[in-house]
Amino acid sequence: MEILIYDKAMQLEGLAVATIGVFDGVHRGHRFVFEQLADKARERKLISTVITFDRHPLSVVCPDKCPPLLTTLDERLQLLCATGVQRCVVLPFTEEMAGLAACDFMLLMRQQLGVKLLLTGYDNRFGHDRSAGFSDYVRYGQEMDMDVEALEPCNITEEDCPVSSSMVRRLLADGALDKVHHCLGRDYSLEGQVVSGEQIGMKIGYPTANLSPDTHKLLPKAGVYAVWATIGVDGPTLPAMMNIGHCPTFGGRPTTLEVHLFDYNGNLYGQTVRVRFVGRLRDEQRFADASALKAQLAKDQSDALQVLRADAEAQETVCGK
Ligand SMILES: Cc1cc2nc3c(=O)[nH]c(=O)nc-3n(C[C@H](O)[C@H](O)[C@H](O)COP(=O)(O)O)c2cc1C
Ligand SMILES: Nc1ncnc2c1ncn2[C@@H]1O[C@H](COP(=O)(O)OP(=O)(O)O)[C@@H](O)[C@H]1O
Repeated sequence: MEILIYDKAMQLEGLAVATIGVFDGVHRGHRFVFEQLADKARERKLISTVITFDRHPLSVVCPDKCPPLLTTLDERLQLLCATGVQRCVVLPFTEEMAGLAACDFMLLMRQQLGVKLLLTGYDNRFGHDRSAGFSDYVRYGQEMDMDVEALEPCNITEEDCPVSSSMVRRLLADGALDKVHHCLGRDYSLEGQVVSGEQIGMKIGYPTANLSPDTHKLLPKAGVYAVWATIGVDGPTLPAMMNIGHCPTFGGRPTTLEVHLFDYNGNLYGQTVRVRFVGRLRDEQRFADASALKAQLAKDQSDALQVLRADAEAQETVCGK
């Protein structure tokens, strides 16, 4: 996939079929859209193009209402790459961009990005003038030689509702990992730099890498999780358990993300670790003392291993098909 960062002088070659959105999470509903994009691209011999923003528009337009995000820009681009989309244009979402009316925005797409066909949902709205809707876009399109067609509604549902980024955010806040997996078509994951903590973990026999993820990234519900942990960009992936919480046993702290990797004994400070959330084991608890916590951690380890073994077996079954 060709990734292009928009600038005012941009003049792309070739004619495109495009769709526009944040696509936070690149969930199954989004991928259904990209399939339609690919079909149209083949049918009309156009370049399949996703137009997205470098940040969530709400972070500029109304920061108080901007939700924590399922994916960073890097994660979104990587996931988009895997969909087979040919081109992705990333628009820096500035105040100026936010001020563009839908018609001006369409003109930009037509003149600079070569968009000949725009695919949009009936209820999708873009541009400063939120009053404009699908029939207006069709009319504007006619004036600038751009076809505008409606996307088929999302056919992937969870509890009879179409999958959406906000639904996945709610499910993560509830710790409902199975449903999250269903909506995303994969496990939720996050990456963080390993920073130093209070040096208690090593003393109780469970060293934990304290992760510092992107500040916009959504954290799943507080509690203890079975995770796969990958060290660095292409380091090993190891079974692990993770706590998201406040460590009430040791007096409480601001939210920390701590991961203990099984069968590992090395220095992770300064490295990045990516965790893939496979199962939620329990809520965080306050224990009477460190040895009571330690006993629980031993049980967590065996519970986590059971969940991760089942996950590995399920993967093998899928891959072996
Ligand atoms: C899998 C796991 C589960 C944990 N569960 C709890 C818990 O229920 N209650 C709690 O107070 N701390 C819990 N902790 C956090 C430990 O208190 C924490 O790892 C310890 O304080 C070490 O902190 P440090 O890395 O800053 O030294 C858990 C840690 C892990 C890795
Ligand atoms: N199995 C392991 N899982 C996680 N971290 C480990 C492991 N073995 C060694 N480490 C190292 O130990 C550090 C954590 O030790 P800990 O005493 O919990 O200190 P801190 O409070 O700074 O996190 C990690 O950042 C990592 O560098």
